[in-house]
This record gives sequence, structure tokens and C-alpha cells, in this order.
Amino acid sequence: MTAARLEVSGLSAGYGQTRVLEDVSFEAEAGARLAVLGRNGVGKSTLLATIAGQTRRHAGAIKLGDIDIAGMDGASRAWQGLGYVPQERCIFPSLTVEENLFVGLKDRERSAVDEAYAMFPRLKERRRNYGNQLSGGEQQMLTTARTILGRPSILMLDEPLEGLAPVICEELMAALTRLASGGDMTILLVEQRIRAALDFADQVLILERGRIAWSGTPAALRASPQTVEGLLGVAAIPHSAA
Ligand SMILES: Nc1ncnc2c1ncn2[C@@H]1O[C@H](COP(=O)(O)OP(=O)(O)OP(=O)(O)O)[C@@H](O)[C@H]1O
Repeated sequence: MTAARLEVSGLSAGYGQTRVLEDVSFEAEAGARLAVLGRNGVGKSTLLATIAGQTRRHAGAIKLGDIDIAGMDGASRAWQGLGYVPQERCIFPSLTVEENLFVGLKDRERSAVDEAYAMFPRLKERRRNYGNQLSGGEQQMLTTARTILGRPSILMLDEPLEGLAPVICEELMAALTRLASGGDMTILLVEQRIRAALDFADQVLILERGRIAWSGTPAALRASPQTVEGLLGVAAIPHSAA
């Protein structure tokens, strides 16, 4: 698939009667790299889960390209091109790494798993191991790679760097940047590692108590220490290693 535009408008959602997101609206153009930031518990994961159809939506529209997917179930949204890597690693413990990757291929040739091995050489080394024999970081790589292999038009990643060694984090972020810049996918990233998120993103949203409190470019955020301290609770964003 090619990257799709995402438009969220007036989205309110939560769990049961509890509302977590209130009137959230934003747009990500096709091929955008959007970082969603904020302190713990402000609703970042809930935003991704809501777009994926896994929470209770009270109001609002979610348009993927020209199609409003808000009324669809999660499987239909995935079929429309939405890829979601939740914080919990969802692998099949009794399948091998390679079999787990085959599951993500949808109707693609089996040889396409080589793309995942190019992105994560560690998965190739472990391809005959079962899911339950993998470390946390390897499970994270497997979940992420399997979703990317399905070639979603919008890819949402919830803290994909958790448990990964720094060199693998850099490789993953570089691979994601290539996918978005090449027009393959629009990417939404929730990430606690603020520097990595800002190095990756071309657009930033900051949530505060379920609402959008700030949006702008990474450069504008770096230039506003008050915003960084007030909304993210850190004194300053460390400079990029690049
Ligand atoms: N499955 C759930 N059922 C009920 N409440 C939930 C559920 N998941 C999250 N919440 C509540 O929703 C609110 C937002 O949580 P969410 O995980 O979206 O925040 P977050 O910004 O991603 O936090 P963190 O950075 O700690 O992961 C919190 O008050 C949380 O307790």
C-alpha cells in the first residue's frame, strides 16, 4: 500500500463510562511522521488504541484517506490499511519467528520475510526459535516487523523502542524514516524517549489529560523550554546525536 492521510476530528473515547480522550482533532498528511508525546497517563496509548478500534468511542470521526473508519471493527480497520503495534507484544509463543512473520504477510510472497530480516538481522539468527524463547527486545522486534510486513498505509507504534538496545533503536528509527519518506506509510509514534521521537518526527502532538495541549514541529518544541518543561516534565531535550 501507499501512505494514506489520517484525519481525526472531535474524538472522545475511553473505557466503559470513563472518558479518557476529549475532543481530539488532528491531521497527518500521507507520509507524515507524527510523534505523540505527553506525561504518563495522559491518553497516548488510548489515542492509538481508539484509532485501532479497541476502546469505546463516544464521539468523533477517524478518516483514513476518504473513508471514515470510526464505525468499523478493528479487523475491518486493519483491512483498510491500519497497522497497529500495541505496547503489549502480541506474538504467537508456539510458532517460530519465521512462522510469526508469515502471519503478517497477508497475501504477499513468503520471500518478503527477507525485508524483516534486513531490518532486524537478529530475527534472522533466531528464525527457527519459538516465540516463547525470545527476549523482550526480540519479541518487540518481531511484533514490529510483522506489522510492517503487512504494508499498512498508516502504521501506529506504541513505544516500539522499549527493551531494544541503542544500536537497534537507531536502525529501527532509520528504517521507519525510510518507509515514511518513501511514501509507503504514514507513521504515528508514541514514545517515551523524547529525543528519539523528535529526531524521527516532522510533526508533534502533546497530550495533557486526554486533550491536545500543543502541536507543532520538533524544531518549535525544542525552541520552547517552557512547553517542554510544562507538558513533558523534563528540563530540556538532549541534543540529537547526529
Ligand atoms: N484498559 C483500560 N481500562 C480502563 N482504564 C484504562 C485502560 N487503559 C488505560 N486506562 C486509563 O486511561 C488513562 C490513560 O492511559 P494511557 O495508557 O492511554 O496513557 P499514556 O499516556 O499512554 O500513559 P503511559 O505513558 O504511562 O503509557 C489512564 O488514566 C489509565 O489508567
